[in-house]
Amino acid sequence: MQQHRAIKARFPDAILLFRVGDFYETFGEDAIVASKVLGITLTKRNNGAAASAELAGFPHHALDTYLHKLVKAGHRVAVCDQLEDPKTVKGIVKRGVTEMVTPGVATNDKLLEGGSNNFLAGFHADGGRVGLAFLDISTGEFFVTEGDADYADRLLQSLRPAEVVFRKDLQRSFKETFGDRFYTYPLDAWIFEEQYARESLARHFETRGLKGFGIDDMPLAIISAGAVLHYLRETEHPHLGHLVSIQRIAPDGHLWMDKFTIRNLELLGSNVEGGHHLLATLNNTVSPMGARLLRRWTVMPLKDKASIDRRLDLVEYLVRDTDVRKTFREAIASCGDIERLVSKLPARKINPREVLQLCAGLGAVGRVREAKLGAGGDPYLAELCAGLDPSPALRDRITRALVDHPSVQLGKGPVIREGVDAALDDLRGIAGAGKEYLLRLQQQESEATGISSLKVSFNNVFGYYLEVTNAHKGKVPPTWIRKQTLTGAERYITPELKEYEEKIMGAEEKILALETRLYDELLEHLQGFIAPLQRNGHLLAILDVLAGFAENALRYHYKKPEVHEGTELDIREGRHPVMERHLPPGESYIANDLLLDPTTQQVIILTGPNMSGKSALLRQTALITLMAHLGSFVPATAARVPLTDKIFTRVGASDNLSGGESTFMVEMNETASILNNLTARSLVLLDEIGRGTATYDGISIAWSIVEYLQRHPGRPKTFFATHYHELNELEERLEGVRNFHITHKEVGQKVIFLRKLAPGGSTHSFGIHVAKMAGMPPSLLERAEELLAEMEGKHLGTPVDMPGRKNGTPQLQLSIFDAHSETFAEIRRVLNAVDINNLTPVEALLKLSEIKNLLK
Ligand SMILES: Nc1ncnc2c1ncn2[C@@H]1O[C@H](COP(=O)(O)OP(=O)(O)OP(=O)(O)O)[C@@H](O)[C@H]1O
Repeated sequence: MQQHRAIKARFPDAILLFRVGDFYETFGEDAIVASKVLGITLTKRNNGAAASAELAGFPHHALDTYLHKLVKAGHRVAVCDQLEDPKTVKGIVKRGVTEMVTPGVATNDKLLEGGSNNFLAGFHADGGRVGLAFLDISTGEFFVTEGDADYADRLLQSLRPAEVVFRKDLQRSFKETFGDRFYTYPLDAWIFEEQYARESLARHFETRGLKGFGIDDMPLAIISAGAVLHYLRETEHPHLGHLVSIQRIAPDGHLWMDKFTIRNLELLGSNVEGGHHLLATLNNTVSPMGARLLRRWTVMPLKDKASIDRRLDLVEYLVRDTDVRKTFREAIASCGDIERLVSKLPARKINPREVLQLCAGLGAVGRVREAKLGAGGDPYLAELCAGLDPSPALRDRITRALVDHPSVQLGKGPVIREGVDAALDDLRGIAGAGKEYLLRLQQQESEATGISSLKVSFNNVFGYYLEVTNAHKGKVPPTWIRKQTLTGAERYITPELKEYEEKIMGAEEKILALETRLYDELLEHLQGFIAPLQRNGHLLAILDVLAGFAENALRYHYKKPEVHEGTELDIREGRHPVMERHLPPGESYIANDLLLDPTTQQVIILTGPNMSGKSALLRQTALITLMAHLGSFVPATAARVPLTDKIFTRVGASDNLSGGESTFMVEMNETASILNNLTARSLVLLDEIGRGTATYDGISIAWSIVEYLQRHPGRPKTFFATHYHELNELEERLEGVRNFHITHKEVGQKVIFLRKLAPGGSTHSFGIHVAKMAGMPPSLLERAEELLAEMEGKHLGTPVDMPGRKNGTPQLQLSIFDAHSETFAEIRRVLNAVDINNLTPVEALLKLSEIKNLLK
């Protein structure tokens, strides 16, 4: 208990799993938590004079399962092992923490998801700038970047680190800026010294400085990366040979989407629901490496034409060349998770079967590299294939060393192949012969004594023994020594049996020692191949994603988009990639053409009944643009997509927003961030902005937003879906603003959605119709119809007094500006009649009083 106390004192905020013999035990507070989380029994232990302590434990072989549960439940866990062999030590064995497991530094397969990275993030902020580092210890990927808080927020939201570490005093501001959905751990201030970070990174990568990684000018990113490395050491992760490089994420290197857009477009889905989202729709990868890469690509689309075209051309090639595509997919599927397997090498936590899996991976790499490319080939594909390294020598070394089907654990079956080591083969001969001898001995003794049921067996207490059932007890010769009495049988040993036992056991012990040594040598040899193996994994991941894109293109009739340097977005027969796959049976998705360009059609005002498909059309426009920037074909018959630097979407008054602000405030904040960040290459999608407040307010805001966008020097392409038909007025007033609506047909009382986009605005909303579909009480619906008719009647033909309106055309809809129109008309009449040049101050006061009276 003293030893436990001393170790626990070093890891006060972790649950300490304390190895005692075959068990991991927890004591005191830890035991209370562990028993709750793990559902194991809580007992009390009274060690003589020592005070009683709570105790809960589980067998050591169940560590993986229980560790997983504790970490998933949000606990930090310190695994404390016996560092000496209890057999060779007198007194208390030395113990120490061999691994600290937290959500961000998990390496255990049970804690990881194949399809997503498990990032540990380092965060640092100074003077309005923020540095971030993302490290996945289970794959060896290490990224750093620097930017402002908005940028950091977006990255945190899209890469979703499992844990974030930062300087203690930044805890509050981190929570305030980024919310409290992250698992965080504060560290001491001294760890965030730039010099310390530079030194520890340079020492780790064995370089003189950080220039080679292109991150030398990013002090905050360096500090964050240094903190991440420090945290790994602090949590007992000394084996980091697989972190061979650090990559810079260029802040302006990707198509920018704010976090609202990532959420609104349902790119990744939420962790909880799963559900339908773009990533799931695009993911046709056959390996976890590919799935992880696609996830990163999805939140970081390219914005440089050459790189996009490279991917698109390769996808096109793979669409054409079915043989190569099939070969790739089969080979990559057989690889397993190369990146995660390689990451187990430095700590030598890789088991013999996994080493064979790596070897099979090399075979697959060879098949991909050797695939016969069709006519013309593809330059990018040739480049990727040239980078693959099938390392035939390494493959050969592994196949020569390991048996075809090794056991997972050494000592539980053969691992090293026959012929590798003569001494090992001899020992196996002895052990094998010994076992055969025992069988013969059983037969001989059985014949000599006439005990037909005689059996030679083994247990851990007294080794090999002869077992005789009670019926034959009398026939046992006096030379046999009785060792144990059971209810139905007796167990004996003989000198001869013990002699052979020694030979067998001795041989088996030596076999284990030899196999362990040979296996270690193999692992040592493998350490030299970490970088090329990782590179293979990464290149196969790229091919996996692109071959998946090609497969999607064929299966779902996607077409190659033309990504161009101009500004015109022209989509022919576009579809919503996610929705079209989840329609009710019998329904098919209605495709639509769409054109946006800065001169003739910069802003589209889209109206249409509820449920007609406005949001779907808006989102599909964004998704098609985004997919093109990923290098994927798109759900359309043709698409000319301009290089886009930012996609903004904002959905009015959406729910599930938290943070204490009113939803309208959130909506306005988000819209403001859009309006302040626009360029000529931005695509703006606004869905019912302004609906979160009183109608007049809402329309006024929506109206002025459109004006602002139209006057913006960049003339950003904008698609604005709204129920405010008043906005249709803008078409007449502002150049480049066009009205469209989504068509429907009324048949009797019913509305049939045709879902085709057509020029011109629409006049009413069908809200009541939707309410009816939703099952509102009939009396309520009747009353709503009545009110609607009344209101429409009242305003029918009322001239609308819009600012700057050219003529007072009659308007069918209730308008904001006509509320007090009669009074205002009168006031205007009075004012127009005044001749200011000939007005005395007293007359002016009287006029003012007259006007005031009009308002009463
Ligand atoms: N082009 C289409 N083809 C087939 N079904 C469609 C299409 N567009 C939309 N839908 C279906 O109609 C439903 C409603 O679409 P959407 O949410 O886009 O309507 P909306 O006009 O934005 O409605 P509201 O104004 O009430 O928000 C979708 O969930 C989808 O099932």
